[in-house]
Amino acid sequence: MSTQKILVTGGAGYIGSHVVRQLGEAGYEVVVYDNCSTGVPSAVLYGELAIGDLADIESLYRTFAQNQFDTVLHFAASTLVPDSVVRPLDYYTNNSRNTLNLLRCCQAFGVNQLVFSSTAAVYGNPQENPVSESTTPLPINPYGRSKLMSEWMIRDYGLASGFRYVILRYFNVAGADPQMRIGQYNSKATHLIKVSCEAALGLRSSVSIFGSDFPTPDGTGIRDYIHVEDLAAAHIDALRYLQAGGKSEVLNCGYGRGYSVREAIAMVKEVSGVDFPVFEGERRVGDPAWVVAASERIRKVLGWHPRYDNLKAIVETAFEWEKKLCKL
Ligand SMILES: NC(=O)c1ccc[n+]([C@@H]2O[C@H](COP(=O)([O-])OP(=O)(O)OC[C@H]3O[C@@H](n4cnc5c(N)ncnc54)[C@H](O)[C@@H]3O)[C@@H](O)[C@H]2O)c1
Ligand SMILES: O=c1ccn([C@@H]2O[C@H](COP(=O)(O)OP(=O)(O)O[C@H]3O[C@H](CO)[C@@H](O)[C@H](O)[C@H]3O)[C@@H](O)[C@H]2O)c(=O)[nH]1
Repeated sequence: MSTQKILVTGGAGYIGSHVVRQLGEAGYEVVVYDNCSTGVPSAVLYGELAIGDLADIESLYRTFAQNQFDTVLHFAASTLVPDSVVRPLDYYTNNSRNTLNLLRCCQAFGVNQLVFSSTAAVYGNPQENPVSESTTPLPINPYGRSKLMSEWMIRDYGLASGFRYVILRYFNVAGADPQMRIGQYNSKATHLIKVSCEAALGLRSSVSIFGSDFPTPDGTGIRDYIHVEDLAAAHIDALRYLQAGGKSEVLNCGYGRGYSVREAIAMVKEVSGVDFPVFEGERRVGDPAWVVAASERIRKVLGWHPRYDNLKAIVETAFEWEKKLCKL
């Protein structure tokens, strides 16, 4: 058990709320700072929820002043690739500028440890898959660039001070708490597994495949889908690593194997037993063809042991959660 106080920005959101739950179960004291733009208060199962915006620097300072944080876990962000293509300046503001606000507070209050939610989108269209952390990032959409800018700020601040960090580059996160207490609430989320589950439940009429002419075996995009529970566990591992004095790291969070859009849709059909209509459409602007994680480093550095490395298990919890949401 630990009594250290952890600040979780974006802890009312999909991934943050799973991490907050695991932090609470591990005995950490948690303060969530969230504007609830896409997150929901009821998803925060442990600790205190401070409703506030990272853009509101005075409110953020107050939260730091009222608490003595040991470490910050920074999830709050705008997260959708296609949306970032349409609203790039909003992404640079919320993801890059607001991360700077947070780093300023860390500096002002002497908080010297951070776990940051980065993304596979920093790699763009990697020349080689699985893609390793030593690959030079080359993002191809504003979302990926806004996150890479945050990574650079974090690294530069770390180099100039005693600040240590773990940057976690998540691949495609899906699934829900196996006990169905929390999951992805945001009905505007456009993630493939979520929209496919919605189609299986009749909440949408069909699913479009965004491009079937990619240079991949079946022509559709390939992603490394990771269960949100395993990703949440990686944060607890990263936190313990920093608290034990570990040096700054950048780590991929994926399983190291990819599934195509067609394979992911087929799994939702198998799990749900529903043969919903699927149409082949145009490529979506900003989408890379193939992104799969090299995952050796996180296993070695953090001792991370995933428990749900199985597309069926991911889809089963995602589908159960969507069913539950229909009844809420
Ligand atoms: N879902 C994925 O597949 C995925 C993959 C890679 C990286 N990520 C990253 O993981 C993090 C969490 O993503 P998620 O899928 O849980 O998204 P989410 O939208 O569910 O969570 C984001 C949370 O941040 C809050 N928030 C947003 N802007 C804020 C602001 N200015 N001030 C305070 N709170 C704010 C939202 O209300 C929400 O609760 C993000 O940083 C995202 O970029 C997600
Ligand atoms: O209705 C849909 C939705 C998606 N896709 C395809 O499915 C794949 C996955 O797309 P999606 O689930 O929207 O995720 P990504 O665009 O890959 O982005 C997610 O995964 C990134 C990491 O790889 C994160 O950084 C982002 O925050 C997160 O939204 C892509 O090939 C899409 O083109 C479709 O064909 N039809």
